[in-house]
Amino acid sequence: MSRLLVVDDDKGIQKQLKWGLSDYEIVFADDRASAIAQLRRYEPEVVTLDLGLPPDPANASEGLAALTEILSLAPSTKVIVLTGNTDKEHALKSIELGAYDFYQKPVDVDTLNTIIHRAFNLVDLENENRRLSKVSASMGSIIGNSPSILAATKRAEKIAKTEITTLLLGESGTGKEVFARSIHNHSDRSDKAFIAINCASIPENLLESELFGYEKGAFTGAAKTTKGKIEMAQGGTLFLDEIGDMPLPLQAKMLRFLQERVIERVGGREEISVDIRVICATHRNLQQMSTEQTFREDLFYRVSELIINIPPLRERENDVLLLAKSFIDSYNEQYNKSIKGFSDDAKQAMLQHKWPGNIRELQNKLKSAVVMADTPFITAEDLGLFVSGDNNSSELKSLNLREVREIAESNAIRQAYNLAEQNMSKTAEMLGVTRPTLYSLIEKYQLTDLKTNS
Ligand SMILES: Nc1ncnc2c1ncn2[C@@H]1O[C@H](COP(=O)(O)OP(=O)(O)OP(=O)(O)O)[C@@H](O)[C@H]1O
Repeated sequence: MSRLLVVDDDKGIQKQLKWGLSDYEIVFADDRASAIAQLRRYEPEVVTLDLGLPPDPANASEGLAALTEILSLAPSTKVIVLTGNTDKEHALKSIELGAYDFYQKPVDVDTLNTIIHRAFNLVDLENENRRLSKVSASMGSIIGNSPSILAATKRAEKIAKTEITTLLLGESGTGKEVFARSIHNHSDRSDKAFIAINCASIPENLLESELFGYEKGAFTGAAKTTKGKIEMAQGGTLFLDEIGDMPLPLQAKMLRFLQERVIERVGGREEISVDIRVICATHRNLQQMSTEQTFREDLFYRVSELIINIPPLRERENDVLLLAKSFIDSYNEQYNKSIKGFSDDAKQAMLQHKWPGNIRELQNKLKSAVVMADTPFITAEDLGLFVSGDNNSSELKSLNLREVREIAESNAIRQAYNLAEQNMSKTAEMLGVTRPTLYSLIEKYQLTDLKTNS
């Protein structure tokens, strides 16, 4: 049974709620100290809190202090604040401090029950979200549940235990290195080194010695024999990021290493055998580059025994919200903040934005929003994003009213569905229709992907 904490010093109201809210297991507290004690003991998910608590029942100071304390101890608690019927100022202050909702006295049990019921629904939804974001952790740190990311993770999972040389294709910031690390962590080499090198970030004349190492005296400044990244990865995995940026002369040496699994340090004559798994990544079109002869065709076939396409963030549906939530948790810890989540307009803006910089862009926007935000909920403005009223204007080319209406309706359904985090009841509620109507609209507009998730 869901547990509700009622914080109110009025015994009459306590009694009224005890009888009126029989769907819940109710615990009571009369003041701030006992509220905190009950919170620690029973961990209720929802709390109703009268702002006028002793020793200062005529003012809201104790109630607001209790609210702050509850939320700092258990930030996901949904607190419904009860205020006097003229006390709008404190009601709004409570929301600013992170209360879930407010309710103005006198108490009408049915109305209050509806608010409490909604709060518990939200708790369920959040728990479900947390559960889902954990489910997808089959490849460890890869957060996401969208079909496109699941397809990529599934491929990664299948090849993790093999020695197949894998090519990860995806835009910058999509998580190619995260995938490479996950593959390594799920392989039989996981207790050995994972060495990453970005071929684009090292000057051309240094890349060879970085990769292959060098013998003492091989060139001016080579004071002692030094191992390269390939040797450092011995027994483990070498991740060659931005392989498309590798200079052509070095590609020949790379091919030999991949085919024969031997290397020679720069300035050395000794052949060194290496046992390494290789994972490569690029945002470039290697096939086209090999047609244009800027990338060796034989090397392309060698590195792409298996290709995994890492989808851009804009094609991962709701994953942007899951990722955002998980980054908020870590930035809260890192910057000692207690941001609780996002306003609806922030969620909508994140779902609409095209994220050209992918997850790295999301991280940057969230980091500055967490640092700068003064309220518990990050808004679209904090993120430097804005919500466009018509994000599908390109589709609205038709002047046929029926078509325009149909497009607008399907867009609204999809948007509500994403905002409601794929919960059908909440989607229907947002759209102001019943669940059966929602289902028939989904059928009518053939929004089949929504149905398969429900
Ligand atoms: N699915 C994911 N779940 C959690 N964090 C992720 C995920 N994908 C990427 N990240 C994070 O996003 C950031 C960018 O990821 P990463 O460096 O792997 O991208 P990349 O595609 O290799 O980028 P580039 O091509 O620019 O090197 C990293 O901080 C990474 O931890």
